[in-house]
Amino acid sequence: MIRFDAVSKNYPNGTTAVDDLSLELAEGGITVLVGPSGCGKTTTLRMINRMVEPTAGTVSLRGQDIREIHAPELRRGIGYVIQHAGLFPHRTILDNIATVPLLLGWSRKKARARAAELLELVGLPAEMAKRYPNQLSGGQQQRVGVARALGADPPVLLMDEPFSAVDPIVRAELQAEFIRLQKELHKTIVFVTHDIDEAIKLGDNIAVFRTGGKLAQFDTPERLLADPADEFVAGFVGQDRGIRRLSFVKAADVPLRDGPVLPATSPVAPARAADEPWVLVVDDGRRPLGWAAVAELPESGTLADAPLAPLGHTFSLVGDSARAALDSALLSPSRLAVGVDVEGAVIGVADAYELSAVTAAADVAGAPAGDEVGAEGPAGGER
Ligand SMILES: Nc1ncnc2c1ncn2[C@@H]1O[C@H](COP(=O)(O)OP(=O)(O)OP(=O)(O)O)[C@@H](O)[C@H]1O
Repeated sequence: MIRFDAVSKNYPNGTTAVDDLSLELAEGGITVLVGPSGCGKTTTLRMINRMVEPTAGTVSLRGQDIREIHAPELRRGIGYVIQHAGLFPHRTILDNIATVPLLLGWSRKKARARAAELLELVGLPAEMAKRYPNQLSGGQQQRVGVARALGADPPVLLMDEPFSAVDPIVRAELQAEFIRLQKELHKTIVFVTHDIDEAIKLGDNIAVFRTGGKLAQFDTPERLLADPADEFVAGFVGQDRGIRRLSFVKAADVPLRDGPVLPATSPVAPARAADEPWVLVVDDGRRPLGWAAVAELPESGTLADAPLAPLGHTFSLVGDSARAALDSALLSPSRLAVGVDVEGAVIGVADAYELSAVTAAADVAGAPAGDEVGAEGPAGGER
């Protein structure tokens, strides 16, 4: 939908900000531009709304060369969000959000009604409408910035490091909110960040730039982690990409084995006979109660008499990722992850080594193992 064909931007001082970029950005998806400082991300973004004009090549929107579209008209269909929100300090929050609708000639009443709707959409309480920007926290201001960019319901949204100026906790909240919003709105979003974690969390596709304005790789997050194009990209995505890849594998694809799982009503003898250091004790509904260390089992009686070590946490076969499963294994006293169904009943167990087999399986298949899992759930938060 947005297309760059052999686009370059050279400045008169000799800087090449963007070098021969060809890229197609999917409609209705989030494309993240990521890379080190000065690699041309912002320049690329601004060439989409003609704040910067290319020196060579063509940028087109839905098949039309954007040079043929009058800049103000082009920008009406393109929301723009920047770091620090860039709100008007002397206008109320409601009037800030109503800015674009008013510019478009909407009546004040209609523009304000729309602004009130948007305030709610980005998760801010209605009473904030009358405040001024300096009476809001950085994270709240950033939400207002997003609401303002959505004012005229533009199909395209450009976002330049929108969450960089807030602390990590607020940032994670804004990211989760942004994923929720996009599920509702399906905008075509181009998002600039220098943070690869943010890129992997938010992007449907990621363009990694290297210094000199060159595109190093354009791929899905899964492919970027599984198969970085070169050493620069591998270094940029980080040493722990193997673990991060598990976020894209569904827990349902994890190979589990049955045992050692026994009900609390079981005598201790079968637990000893299992030839395992730990036995998972479950209730009548196969819900896990805790781990019994076989070396510490009583001489006789049932497993209900055995001291139990806490479970750590289980992972769900529905909705969790293999990364949640790995976490469950690493935090378990037995080093075994416990997979449960929607009722919380145990389906099976696996150790970290067995879990790692799922990425090997994905490599053999030559493709990622599925859609990103649990973007809003526990797995998504771990990336
Ligand atoms: N008006 C200008 N004149 C000369 N050089 C410029 C101009 N604007 C940007 N540049 C240079 O172009 C290169 C790319 O800049 P750009 O802002 O696109 O990088 P970026 O990847 O967004 O960086 P950052 O992450 O630091 O914001 C940089 O080397 C920058 O110094």
